[in-house]
Amino acid sequence: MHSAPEALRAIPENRYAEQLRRGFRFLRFSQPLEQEYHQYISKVQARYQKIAVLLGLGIWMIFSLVDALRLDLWQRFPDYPAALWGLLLVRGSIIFTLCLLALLLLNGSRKHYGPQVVTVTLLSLVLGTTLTIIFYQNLSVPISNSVLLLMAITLFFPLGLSFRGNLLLAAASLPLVVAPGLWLLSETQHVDHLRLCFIFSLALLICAMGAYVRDHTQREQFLLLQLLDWQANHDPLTALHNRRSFTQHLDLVLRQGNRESAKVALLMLDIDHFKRFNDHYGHQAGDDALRRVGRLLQNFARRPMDMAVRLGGEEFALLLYGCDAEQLQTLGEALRSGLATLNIAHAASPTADHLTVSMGARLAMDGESSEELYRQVDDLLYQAKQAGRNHLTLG
Ligand SMILES: Nc1nc2c(ncn2[C@@H]2O[C@H](COP(=O)(O)OP(=O)(O)OP(=O)(O)O)[C@@H](O)[C@H]2O)c(=O)[nH]1
Repeated sequence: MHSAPEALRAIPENRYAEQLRRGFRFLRFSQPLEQEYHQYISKVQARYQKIAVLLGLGIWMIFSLVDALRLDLWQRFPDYPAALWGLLLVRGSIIFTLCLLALLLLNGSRKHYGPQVVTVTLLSLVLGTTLTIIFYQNLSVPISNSVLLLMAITLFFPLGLSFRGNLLLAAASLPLVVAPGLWLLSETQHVDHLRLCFIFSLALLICAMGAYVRDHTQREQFLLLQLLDWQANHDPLTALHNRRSFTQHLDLVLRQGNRESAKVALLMLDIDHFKRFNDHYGHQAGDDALRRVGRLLQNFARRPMDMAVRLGGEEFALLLYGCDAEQLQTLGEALRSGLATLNIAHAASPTADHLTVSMGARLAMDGESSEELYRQVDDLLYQAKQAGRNHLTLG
């Protein structure tokens, strides 16, 4: 059984494998992989954002109700001390803010404000929780400070922010905890408050370490998933798409071509006398030749809907979108001369002194099925072989 690095070495030029090999201890991939990861992770985590904001609102409302019962609000109305008015103002403003944020998030038709809403929600909750603790202390009603530690954990929840975003959020939350206490509490209470701030900072540090490990694991999982997907759809020797990927793509391209009245061309090619090449130069040289032919083919599949494929063995295909008959013929010739330029010696070939290919190619008819097109082009390829090899037969 292979070790992980050994298994990675066996995978050809691939940005996911490359990133896994290089590592990412600063939690950053090279571009455009970093952007791809952000799209993936925000899609995964976006669904939790609405739940999180609604949950925050719900919990805050429950605590507000507990206040009303604990502090006997109905009986004492309206003779409230200043600290109680302050507490009510905080409870009310946070409920109002969270309702606005929830509406912004639930209104899915506009721009996606998820990360911004999560940031403002969490900062409001940190400030609200700190002020609540302070007002309770000024009212001389006991309250557990540990709710602030719960906030430290919540700041690092996976809610669509990057690890750096979480760190910035934690840094921004610190002054929101320290400043109100120094401003609103008496000097005798400052020491206790600073002790609470210190424990809050430690909790943030521990949570940040946990979040780093989580983000690292999540990134690794992303790379492995993409790698798995890549391997399921590509040929490991040439890094071209494989037959499975081709079959799916051919159907899609034909449907798209019909819808947009665009021509679709399929070209299939088979290396001539490849068995003799292997027998003469060895299997390793055969593999190298297949790779070089693969790279050449890939150069001809430039547009997003085009595809270069290794169908299996020494058989390849090119699928081209928006390509007319004249372009197809030019492309076949360009492929043949490209191969001649590569000049891969084939001393055992009765056809030429270098490696050559036989090709069959044709444009898809309107409404033609992928199976029919494939069968027709395969026949053309057979005809090219019969015509003496190193030949292009157009249908
Ligand atoms: N090196 C190498 N050889 C391969 C690979 N896959 C298939 N082959 C070889 O490709 C050769 C194909 O042989 P044939 O199907 O007889 O075709 P051919 O010798 O090219 O003859 P024509 O197509 O009729 O010109 C076989 O010898 C296979 O072993 C591969 O991944 N690497």
